[in-house]
Amino acid sequence: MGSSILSGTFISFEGPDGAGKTSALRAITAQIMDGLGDQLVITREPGGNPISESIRSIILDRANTAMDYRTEALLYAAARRQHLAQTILPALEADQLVLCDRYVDSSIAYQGAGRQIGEDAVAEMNQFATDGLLPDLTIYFDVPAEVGLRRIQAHRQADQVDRLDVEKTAFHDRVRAAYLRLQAADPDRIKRIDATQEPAKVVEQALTLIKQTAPRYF
Ligand SMILES: Nc1ncnc2c1ncn2[C@@H]1O[C@H](COP(=O)(O)OP(=O)(O)OP(=O)(O)O)[C@@H](O)[C@H]1O
Ligand SMILES: Cc1cn([C@H]2C[C@H](O)[C@@H](COP(=O)(O)O)O2)c(=O)[nH]c1=O
Repeated sequence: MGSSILSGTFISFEGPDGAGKTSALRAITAQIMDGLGDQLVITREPGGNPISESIRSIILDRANTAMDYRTEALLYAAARRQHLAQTILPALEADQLVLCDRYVDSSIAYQGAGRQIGEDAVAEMNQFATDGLLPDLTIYFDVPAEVGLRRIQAHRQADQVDRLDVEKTAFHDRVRAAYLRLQAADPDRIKRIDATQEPAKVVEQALTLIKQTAPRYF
């Protein structure tokens, strides 16, 4: 990853659609932002900067039914590269705490397993995009696919449901199974939370993991 010193801490939030990552990230931000001030960087994938947000709009647009699965995987990786270069690396060099809604594990789970283009192939492509940079901690919000999808159907406006949300349950089952495999393969980095619990409990457990990984910010 070059010769720069990445003294900050990088934490990603992962899980199937509707697992509650974004809600938990919002609640955690509200609890810690006053104490951390500009040491805290909240960001998301795909997105986090204007170029990556433009790529996000293309990927998630429900009108793009013709998108090839490898094109989709390459676009996620391109958005990630730009996000890393423009947002994550500068923050880590500046000693900040980065909390990111999704990162490379999403591509392995969704494109590798969900789209069935191969978890190893997607991991390899992302090795190029990320130069091997992995989070210090990944919090995996685990819910059965049908629970997440039910939450989305219950709470989201029809125009907020994206191209991936509308995939069938079998797709989301493969995504969840891949996340569980990733967690089992790298339990030191990826910590699982039972995200079927009530929101306050999920938030408390996620915040505890963050404080254990990055105690110097608290
Ligand atoms: N622990 C929970 N129990 C019940 N409902 C929840 C819980 N956490 C979040 N929700 C609700 O589920 C819905 C999806 O939550 P959220 O948008 O945070 O999920 P997400 O993991 O970010 O999903 P996506 O990846 O699809 O954006 C929201 O309406 C939210 O209020
Ligand atoms: C980073 C990334 C994301 N996805 C999918 C997962 C979700 O369905 C959407 C992003 O929407 P969110 O509401 O912001 O979670 O994109 C993916 O398939 N591959 C990826 O690498």
